[in-house]
Amino acid sequence: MRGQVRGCPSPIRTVCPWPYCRKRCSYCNFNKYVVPTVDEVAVRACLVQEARTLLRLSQVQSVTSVFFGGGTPSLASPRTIAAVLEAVAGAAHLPVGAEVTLEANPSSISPARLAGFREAGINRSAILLPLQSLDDAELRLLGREHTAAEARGAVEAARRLFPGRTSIDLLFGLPGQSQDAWARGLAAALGLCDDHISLYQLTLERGTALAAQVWGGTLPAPPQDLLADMYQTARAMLVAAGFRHYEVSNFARKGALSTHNLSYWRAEQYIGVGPGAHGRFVPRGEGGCSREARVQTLEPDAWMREVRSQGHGTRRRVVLSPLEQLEELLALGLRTDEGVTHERWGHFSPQLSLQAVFGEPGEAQDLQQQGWLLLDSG
Ligand SMILES: C[S@@+](CC[C@H](N)C(=O)[O-])C[C@H]1O[C@@H](n2cnc3c(N)ncnc32)[C@H](O)[C@@H]1O
Ligand code: SF4
Repeated sequence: MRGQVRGCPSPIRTVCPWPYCRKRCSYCNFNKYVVPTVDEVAVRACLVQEARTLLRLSQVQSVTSVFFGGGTPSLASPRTIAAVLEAVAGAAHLPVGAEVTLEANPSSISPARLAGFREAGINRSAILLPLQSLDDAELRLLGREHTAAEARGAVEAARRLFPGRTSIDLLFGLPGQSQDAWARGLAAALGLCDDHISLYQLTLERGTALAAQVWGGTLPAPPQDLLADMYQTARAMLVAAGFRHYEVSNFARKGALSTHNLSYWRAEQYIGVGPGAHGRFVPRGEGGCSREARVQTLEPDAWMREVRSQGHGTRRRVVLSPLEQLEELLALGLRTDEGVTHERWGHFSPQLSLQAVFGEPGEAQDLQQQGWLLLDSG
């Protein structure tokens, strides 16, 4: 692939994981730690320091969204959330309308804590509630700490405080789950939800208790055809309820799309602050001129030592080649209903157009003839 490839211009997004959980869910292999106590003052100071350092390195003027993800950021105190937001707003412009999202586990939010998070700055934002299911037996299988009734209460409380800005996560394809049970669960969730739903097929992750049970034969593996039917059923039910299927796993109505997540799929720049966070940006503050993939140190204590000694805990940084950047742009953009626009492609590949790459005879044109790929003026 020839042609010069550039990183996207600013603004930038910020993602900030809180790596601690109270308990391990049986299906999850995220970077998370279950520890007796967390020195929150120390973690907070390091998050603030790293956010300042990385924003300085990126040299962007404006931050358009902030996402506090998991582990379980709703276990952090509102003070920590406020401190990170202040650090971001001190280092770059954080507009009043910026999307500021907190992923909140239903077992660690009371209406009072939710109000505290709103006070801290989550007020212009979204609350994301991983319910997974509204069935107590399914929640037990997943090792979730909360019951279905607690999940319902959490959504109702979040909707009162963040009307139109509350999203729920649902999981399908659980071992033993039937098509009927899934459709009933989804109908119940539709009666409860706000205007955004993320729908994830359960991935059996190596090293998790659930995967061991399925692979060991104690629990049934869901058949592929059933999984496909569940997805199609969900898509039909959500579209009938007025949702736009705007990304493979995401549905929104009344325009309540997650602009933060859209920025990943559009291959925009983002910095990752905190243990295990991922980022993609051009480190202009260090004289960089190419987009880099960066990953912060996974283990929280090691990460804190690095932040204290060098201002950030970046463990791995890789300059993305022009081809890698275009591959990411395509793989992510084709997850969305807007696809990859000519304009966006042009940011990364000013000399070689989409038409030049996909309009020629070959595999891509075969896919267009079979109806799998569409190349149009948009
Ligand atoms: C890591 S959780 C963070 C939120 C919070 N810790 C909680 O679980 O309530 C974020 C989302 O990742 C998804 N997730 C985690 N492990 C998954 C898996 N093995 N398969 C599919 N989705 C998964 C879940 O749907 C969850 O809603
Ligand atoms: S699903 Fe959420 S609460 Fe459960 S272990 Fe993973 S990050 Fe922690």
